[in-house]
Amino acid sequence: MKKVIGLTGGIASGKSTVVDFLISKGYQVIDADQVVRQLQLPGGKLYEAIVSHFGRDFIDSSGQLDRAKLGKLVFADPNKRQELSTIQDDIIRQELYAQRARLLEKTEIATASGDKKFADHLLMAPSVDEVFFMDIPLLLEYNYTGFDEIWLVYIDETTQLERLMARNHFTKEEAKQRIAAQMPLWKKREVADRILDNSGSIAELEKQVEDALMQLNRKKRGKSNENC
Ligand SMILES: CC(C)(COP(=O)(O)OP(=O)(O)OC[C@H]1O[C@@H](n2cnc3c(N)ncnc32)[C@H](O)[C@@H]1O)[C@@H](O)C(=O)NCCC(=O)NCCS
Ligand SMILES: Nc1ncnc2c1ncn2[C@@H]1O[C@H](COP(=O)(O)OP(=O)(O)OP(=O)(O)O)[C@@H](O)[C@H]1O
Repeated sequence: MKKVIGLTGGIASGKSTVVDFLISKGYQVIDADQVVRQLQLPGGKLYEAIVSHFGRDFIDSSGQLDRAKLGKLVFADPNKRQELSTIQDDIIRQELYAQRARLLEKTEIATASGDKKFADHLLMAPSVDEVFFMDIPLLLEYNYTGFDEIWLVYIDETTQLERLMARNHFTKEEAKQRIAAQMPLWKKREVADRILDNSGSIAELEKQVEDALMQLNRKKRGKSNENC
């Protein structure tokens, strides 16, 4: 039975950086942010629901959902954020679990080029058909279940603020609003099975991912919850 690892963290803590590394090694990753973006495209399940609730002001001149405008609205107002959540959450959850079920069913041996090379390099790392990852930023806030392990990409608050402001060109105020919309990382630490500390360099982060993969292969399948 394949293992499913839930990967989470805080905004700009480095989840995508970990995902890029895993993908470069041939591992499969379900990316919740990408799933949301897909469903928010014109014709997507979330698009119509959002436009009918929030209005056509949130469609840009090319007919796409104006995500930046919607983001500004919901991160400045917890009530609006709750409304968006009510509209979107079930649809997102269903799609993530459907994708998870498809990957669990897939039995063929993966042939990704990274597989053999990585397995040779790290003798104990699981092969790419033994494990896959689900990158879900709000995994703990929204009580997602069904993981053998939860890995947390952790970062200290000061570095998180700096990286978020630099990446998104946010003011300090905007960045703080987005961080405050999530469960604090110190709290997430208490429930995660493994902490990947990204306060240092990307090379240091990648080394921790390699170690986590090796540890994973040493463990027997544990507490996967099949009820999701
Ligand atoms: C509000 C939206 C339109 C803003 O889009 P924008 O392009 O500015 O941000 P993006 O989608 O790239 O998200 C960046 C990060 O913000 C954080 N984030 C997104 N939504 C939320 C939220 N409702 N509460 C707290 N943090 C959030 C996550 O860490 C995410 O990785 C969009 O984030 C959205 O629809 N969010 C709600 C859907 C959701 O729950 N996404 C997370 C998947 S579990
Ligand atoms: N160790 C590091 N050193 C310096 N910059 C980093 C490091 N890790 C990530 N970054 C940068 O920090 C920013 C946030 O990283 P990343 O996009 O991986 O975070 P994320 O958790 O996926 O964010 P989000 O929740 O918004 O999707 C990016 O600009 C990335 O290039």
